[in-house]
Amino acid sequence: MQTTMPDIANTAAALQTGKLDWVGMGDIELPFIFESLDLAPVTVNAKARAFVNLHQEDAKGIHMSRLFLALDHLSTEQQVNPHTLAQALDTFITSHEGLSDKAQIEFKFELPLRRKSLLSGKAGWKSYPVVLTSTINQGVISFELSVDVTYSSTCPCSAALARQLIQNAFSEKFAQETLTQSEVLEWLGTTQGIVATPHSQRSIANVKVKLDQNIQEFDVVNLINLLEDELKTPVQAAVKREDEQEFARLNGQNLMFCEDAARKIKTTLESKEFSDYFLQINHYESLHAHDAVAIAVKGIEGGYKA
Ligand SMILES: Nc1nc2c(ncn2[C@@H]2O[C@H](COP(=O)(O)OP(=O)(O)OP(=O)(O)O)[C@@H](O)[C@H]2O)c(=O)[nH]1
Repeated sequence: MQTTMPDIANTAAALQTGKLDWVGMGDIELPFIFESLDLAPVTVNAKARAFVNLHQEDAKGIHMSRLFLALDHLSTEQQVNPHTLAQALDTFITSHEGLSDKAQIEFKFELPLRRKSLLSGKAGWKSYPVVLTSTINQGVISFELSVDVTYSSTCPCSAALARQLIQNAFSEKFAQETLTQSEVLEWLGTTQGIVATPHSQRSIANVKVKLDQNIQEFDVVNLINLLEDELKTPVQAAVKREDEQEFARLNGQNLMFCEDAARKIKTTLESKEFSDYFLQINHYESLHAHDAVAIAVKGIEGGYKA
């Protein structure tokens, strides 16, 4: 009876030789405890991708189980922060001595955050899609953080056209009359008075930033806050009528095309001195069946491409 098991990855000849940029696994189910500044450690259900390069041209393959078990250790024995991710990447490399000198771990998950209502003092949960990518390349670690922020955008063109209709309706109705303040006040409170409303749409800002390689902590909450504060109209969790009215006011005072949203966020990211960034604004139009999209990058050599 054979007692030793064949070990194809170590002993078989490659069908064809050649270097490969990334080899590994995708869609790994991986719950873990995530640590980030201003956030109590939180369990998230991530989907992970784990890779090493294969730079030894005639090796049959990498050792998938070693990557999988290093991630499992991160999930069950540790909390995820820059330090433990660096350890996991180091394990990827040391367990593939002679085969690989690059490794990458990508986590995709939803981060639940408590969000306050605009005026009523209530709060509720809101989930933010996050992608955290950690890479080691010949001993140098880099981190990249991507978040999606959902907000409402009201079309400035539509708002101007609606105002014109309101003015036209007003001049038709009261052509010859001298009006009292209370008559105008009452008329403004009717559907005939505000005869048109501008369209607005649910919109998503996807922002990706390169983090300093020496960071001690991730800071997802403050990145999200930065973007929401700039956009002014993030979608809300708990909403009472006073919150809804305030949301309507904020929408009316922050009319924006996708270009406006993109320029606001670009200016904010520039002010924070990220070494690189990518942003994509998607306005899921209610006027059209297609979307309005704007993209910008920092524009550094070798950096993100638009
Ligand atoms: N390299 C590689 N492995 C694969 C692939 N698909 C499935 N596997 C399996 O991944 C399993 C784990 O591989 P290894 O990490 O080499 O497992 P092992 O030999 O038990 O572990 P070590 O003793 O640490 O080398 C093997 O059973 C492979 O068959 C693939 O496309 N490439």
